[in-house]
Amino acid sequence: MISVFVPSHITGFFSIHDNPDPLLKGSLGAGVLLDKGVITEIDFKENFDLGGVNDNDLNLDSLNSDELLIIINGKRDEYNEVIILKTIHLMKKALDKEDISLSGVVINQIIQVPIGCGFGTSAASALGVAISINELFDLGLSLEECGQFAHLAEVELGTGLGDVIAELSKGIVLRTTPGAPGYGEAKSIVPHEKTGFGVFESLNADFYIITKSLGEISTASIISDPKHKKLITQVGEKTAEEFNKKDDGIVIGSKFKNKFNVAVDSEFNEEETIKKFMKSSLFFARKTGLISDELLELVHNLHGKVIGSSMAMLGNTLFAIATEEQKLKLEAEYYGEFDFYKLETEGIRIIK
Ligand SMILES: Nc1ncnc2c1ncn2[C@@H]1O[C@H](COP(=O)(O)OP(=O)(O)O)[C@@H](O)[C@H]1O
Ligand SMILES: CC(C)(COP(=O)(O)O)[C@@H](O)C(=O)O
Repeated sequence: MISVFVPSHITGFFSIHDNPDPLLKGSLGAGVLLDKGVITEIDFKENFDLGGVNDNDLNLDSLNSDELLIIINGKRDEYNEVIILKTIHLMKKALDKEDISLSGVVINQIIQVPIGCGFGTSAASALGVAISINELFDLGLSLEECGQFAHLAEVELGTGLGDVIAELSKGIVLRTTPGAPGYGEAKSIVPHEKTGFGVFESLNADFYIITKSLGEISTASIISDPKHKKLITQVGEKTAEEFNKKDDGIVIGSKFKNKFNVAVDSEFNEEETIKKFMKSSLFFARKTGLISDELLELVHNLHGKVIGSSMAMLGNTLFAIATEEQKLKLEAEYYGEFDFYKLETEGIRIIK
């Protein structure tokens, strides 16, 4: 069996960049990767242990039929399988070329975070499907090419713009050119890009993401609405400009060389960068009017207890980033009220 883990991605701020070519259409902005996301398992039915799947929809007929079987969180899920079917449809040419059919295949997805709440689960689902099919059938596609199918599925359904390219990265991700992987550009700003000499390898990446989801927001309804689109892009571009400014002494991913001729950022400070990212995210959430009063109250309550907090784009979800010490205190104070994740620093994992 092939198993693929794709981290979830919470966007803090973004701007929308249209293009007639869907591979170039996308968003700019910044977000954070979590150590929980979507696990996609794939194999042929005869090799698959469906013992743990206990659902009325999965009757003997569907188990005995030769059709592709998609299971999401232990059951059939016609709504959430749309992104999976879209990705497979887009891969049809690549599959037909090798004379490959998906009949008799099982795709089992475990979605570890809330769906539709701004965690980029649709992108993680699409990416997991493209990568796992590529692995199972040895299609020889690169991760970037798999990402292009996932990006196209997202853009066509209106479920996301920049999550796919971000989910191929690590830590806190800044998107600098819009588009699919291989067309757009994104860089990991925390933990800091490593130099060839591994200078930053030991930098502290013990940061935690704290969330509370109050409900879903339909991403498609916001990003296809002209009024929202205009405001999001105006505010998103202004936010990114401020975020990238260096006059506050906070270095975001730039480099200079030290006396040993090794590229380092002596001024670079992970916690300050996170603080700036969260401040920018809250500015964006407020100025676009996307954040509800309920979420603002939570932001207010967490003030001083975390590095910063804001709204997950696009879901009715609060997200905060905290140090280990802050996280331990919060766990004790708000027992059971929040979900806790670690900042994802490894990225996508494929287990064969
Ligand atoms: N217009 C739609 N039609 C069908 N399914 C949709 C549609 N929009 C979203 N979905 C499904 O809902 C899920 C969540 O999508 P999305 O709103 O992008 O959430 P998230 O914020 O978690 O990325 C996906 O699995 C996707 O397949
Ligand atoms: C914010 C969003 C447009 C949607 O994110 P989600 O609702 O999590 O699918 C994202 O894809 C981005 O471009 O930053």
